[in-house]
Amino acid sequence: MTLSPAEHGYSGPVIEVAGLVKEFSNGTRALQGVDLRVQSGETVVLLGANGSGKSTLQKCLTRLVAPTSGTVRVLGTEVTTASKREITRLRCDVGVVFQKINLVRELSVLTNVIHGSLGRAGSPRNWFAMTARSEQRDEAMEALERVGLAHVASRRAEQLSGGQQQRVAIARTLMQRPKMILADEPVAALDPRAGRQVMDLLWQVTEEEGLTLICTLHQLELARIYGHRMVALREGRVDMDTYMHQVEDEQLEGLYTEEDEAPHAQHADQHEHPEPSLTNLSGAAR
Ligand SMILES: Nc1ncnc2c1ncn2[C@@H]1O[C@H](COP(=O)(O)OP(=O)(O)OP(=O)(O)O)[C@@H](O)[C@H]1O
Repeated sequence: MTLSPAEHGYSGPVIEVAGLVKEFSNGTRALQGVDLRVQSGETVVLLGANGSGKSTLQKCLTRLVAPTSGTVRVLGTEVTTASKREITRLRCDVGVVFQKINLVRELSVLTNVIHGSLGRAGSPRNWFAMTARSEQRDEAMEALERVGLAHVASRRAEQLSGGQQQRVAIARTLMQRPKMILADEPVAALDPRAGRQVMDLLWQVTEEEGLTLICTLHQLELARIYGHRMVALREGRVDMDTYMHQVEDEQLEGLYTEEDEAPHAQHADQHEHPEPSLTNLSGAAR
């Protein structure tokens, strides 16, 4: 099932970033004028060398990092000017999956997954009332079934492998009932097989739920398989923004070379990609 932007409760692109600059207090300009528009249901892989600004860009989308200038609009919320309450609401709609898997190690897998509903409860008091209800547990078990881990629901999180823990983190994100998922190097700490399993799962749940996925990856072979569109950053600027199947291997590898050594880059403002739509998502990975 794929929800249209209108069904999500907003219209237009799910992400609209214009002229985004982030300068940290130590003077580092991590983002130097980023423009980005993402349509509902797109799978965008963010690429670029270490320090090119990928994490900072993702964090600006929910104001975990406050932009210095420019505008950021996500799921209909003007992130740069939103109140704290609006930001809290936005963060409930945006699931995040990080390289560092922050499960509560001593708690059961099931309890960790139930924690995913904390944001939508509105307050800890409501949440405790919700968790007492059996529907909450049933929903968490369903989420665990979707990630293939219902059989370890009662185990402590610390007893699982890294790949299994990342799948539990995805189940926890599903409990949030997100409209979008931001994944920052979700498989960086996993072996190739576990990494593929986690990426398969992320791809599958975003496809089934009609979610938008923005995923940072360093593994180019995975980017090729799972990315429908790629956005590459270089020194805080968008260096390429194109459909993955239109990118040559040489161009991908060039993202990790010095600027003057790189093959001709496709700049977002020179590149005309067709307005992404759900019908043209089927050609590439999804
Ligand atoms: N809190 C901070 N304070 C100062 N500088 C920062 C901060 N966070 C990031 N930076 C700097 O901003 C630049 C972009 O960092 P960012 O983490 O966004 O890059 P990245 O592309 O995600 O890198 P990586 O692939 O290594 O994760 C880097 O020069 C980094 O050192």
